Amino acid sequence: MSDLADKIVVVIRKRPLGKKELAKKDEDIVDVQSDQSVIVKEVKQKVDLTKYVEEHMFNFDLAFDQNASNQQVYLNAVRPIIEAAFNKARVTCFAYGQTGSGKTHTMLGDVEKQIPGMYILAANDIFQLLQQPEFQHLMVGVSFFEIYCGKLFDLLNQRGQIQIREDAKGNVNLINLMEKKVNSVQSLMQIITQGQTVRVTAQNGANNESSRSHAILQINLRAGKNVFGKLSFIDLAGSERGADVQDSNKQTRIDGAEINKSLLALKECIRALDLNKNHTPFRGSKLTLVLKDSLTGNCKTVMIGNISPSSSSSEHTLNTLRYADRVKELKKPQDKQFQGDYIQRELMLARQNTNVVRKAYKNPDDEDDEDISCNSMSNSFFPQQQQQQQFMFQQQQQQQQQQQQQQQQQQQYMIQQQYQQANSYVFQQQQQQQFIPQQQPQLQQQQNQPKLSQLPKTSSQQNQNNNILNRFNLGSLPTINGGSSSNIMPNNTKQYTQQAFLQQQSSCNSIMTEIPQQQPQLFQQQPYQQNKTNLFPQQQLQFNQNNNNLFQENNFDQGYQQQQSNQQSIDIRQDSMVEEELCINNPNYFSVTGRYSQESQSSRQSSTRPLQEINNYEGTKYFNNRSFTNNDYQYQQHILNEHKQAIDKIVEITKDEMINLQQVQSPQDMSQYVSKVMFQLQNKMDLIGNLYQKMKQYQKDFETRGMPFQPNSHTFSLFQQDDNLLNIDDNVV
Ligand SMILES: Nc1ncnc2c1ncn2[C@@H]1O[C@H](COP(=O)(O)OP(=O)(O)OP(=O)(O)O)[C@@H](O)[C@H]1O
Repeated sequence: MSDLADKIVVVIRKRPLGKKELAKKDEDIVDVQSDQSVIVKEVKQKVDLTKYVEEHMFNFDLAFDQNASNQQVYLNAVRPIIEAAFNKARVTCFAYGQTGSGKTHTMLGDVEKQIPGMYILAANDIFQLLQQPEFQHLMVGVSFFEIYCGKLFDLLNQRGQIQIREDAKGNVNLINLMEKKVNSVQSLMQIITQGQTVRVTAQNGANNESSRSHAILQINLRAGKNVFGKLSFIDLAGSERGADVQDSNKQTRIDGAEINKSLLALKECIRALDLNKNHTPFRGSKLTLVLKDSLTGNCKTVMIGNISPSSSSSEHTLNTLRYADRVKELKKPQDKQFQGDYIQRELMLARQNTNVVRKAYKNPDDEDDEDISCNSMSNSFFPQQQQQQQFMFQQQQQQQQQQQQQQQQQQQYMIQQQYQQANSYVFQQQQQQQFIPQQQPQLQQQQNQPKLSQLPKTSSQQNQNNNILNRFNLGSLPTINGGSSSNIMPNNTKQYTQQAFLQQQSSCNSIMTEIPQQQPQLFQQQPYQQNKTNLFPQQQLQFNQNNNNLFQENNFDQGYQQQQSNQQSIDIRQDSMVEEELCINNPNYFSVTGRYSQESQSSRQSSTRPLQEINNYEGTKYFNNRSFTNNDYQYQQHILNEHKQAIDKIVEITKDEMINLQQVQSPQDMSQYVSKVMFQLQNKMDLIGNLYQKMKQYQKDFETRGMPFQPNSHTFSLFQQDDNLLNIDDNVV
């Protein structure tokens, strides 16, 4: 189990049973056993109607039970990342879970009940830290927006639409996003209230629900125009909304697919971050693209998985726990055996059920709680499936034993090796120590950064901050300097809310300076634009012309036009257009040859490689009719990328199919199973049909132009080296 110093921290929070659930006599089926482990007792039924319980066990970095307060969650899980933001990190905290599981309660708190959430608790710490001499030059800029149906809406600017653009340097710019300057916790809370109001009003108008959009609050610590540190708080859409893909309403289906896509993409990006992978699939969704800078480099992420304890939510609770588990599962030792093959491991996981123990159902009136083995399941509706499960279970146990033995042997071997090498290392370490003085200033600088616990207590600004905090019951929350804020009085929160609503127009406008975010972005873009035009003007022109010609000549848009009814495909097209632009404008684009990247400006002006050069490569027999142009290269990259994206999607659908298959426990499940599978198969057929058409077109284009349709080994090596530019998930390659 990894510790809290990791880049990714996964936390689970169970909420108490609600009034309605208690009235329905729902059972509490979630047991937070320790501060790291959670057990879900899922009640199931056999064909003979006898009940049994499946106990699912999960381990996380932290687990909070129903009695944990927001302050406890904040202090243990979130406060460390606030400190990191003041060390120039980009930090993210997001709440994941089904609708009603407590995401908003965690992030925003409960104004009625005077319970502060992560936003206000973090704001309190931020403004205390800003009083430190080292940070007094920093200012705070806040933006608040939501992603709904793959579109971004600014909650601080009348829900105006925000455009998302990625430039050739890979920077993601949010055009038209409003960033407001704040100088106290109070003004920050006013902004959040304003944003929440806009969100709620818009939802009523469009008849939506909060659970269908992701709300993103970003707090930028700015040193002038530069971002010093950045904090993102995300109240994600209800995770169960991804299952709306079967809904009869088309719009609901599209929303569901979009939510599904973004949550899967988020998981993949975090997994890539956790493993320090070179490539992260940000373009999988708007959500991950927006978070690109917060999920790369010096960054930290806390995921709070919110779960309901109710027996009626068991399926969603298990899905949340599985999602949270998957976010970090690659680092867990038991998965090592599958690491060699991504697809195999992904597919296997859907069939694995290692953490499940079956027990007899204990009726509240009964006293016995007897364990039942898999054998006692032989009367089940699917005896064959049970046998398979039993067989798998035995195999898994054997594998685990073997692994343990191997690990023991490895440990013994390592100890021996270390012992033998100890003497030779002494010399190396002495040498290394000579380099340490150079690193010391940096280390010392880091050490000099004030820790939260070293901060002074109050000041005039602190008092100002407390005005708003007075409205919340901060209880025994220690202040940032390790003291206690128990003196803070609870006040009439409704009064505050009304006040905030009334003040929101006047005070926000007067107190805060509005900084449209595109200004700094424009500032950043200008030098790049200059580079773009100054460095290779002629080449750029010729390249664009070539592209246009080739696209017209080969009617490459034909394949795209077929997809125009499909929103997802349009997104893919937009992404590939960004990629194309990226490739064209990137001076390193040709570096794969090891030649162009070093070349002078003049030699770049031709976009066509000399035939002689091409002939030197393996597979020259294919290039007899004409030279291999950069447009050919781009077209081939595009086709390969399309294929890889299709494989990704097919794998995801196949995983869902396998999960569905496993969920069939009784004849009653069959109709739902069949409708889900038919939908999934239809999607797969669409994907395959679409891909087949594109491949056919590609084959035709290159045959008529006298070019090979099978890439040769040289072309392959180009593709492989250019994966980063292409945004191809290298897991799948
Ligand atoms: N830890 C908790 N302690 C007490 N009550 C809680 C807790 N978590 C959630 N609740 C209550 O449960 C209800 C649902 O919570 P909340 O609105 O935060 O869910 P949600 O996941 O944000 O839902 P949605 O996706 O619809 O926004 C609220 O009434 C909230 O006050």
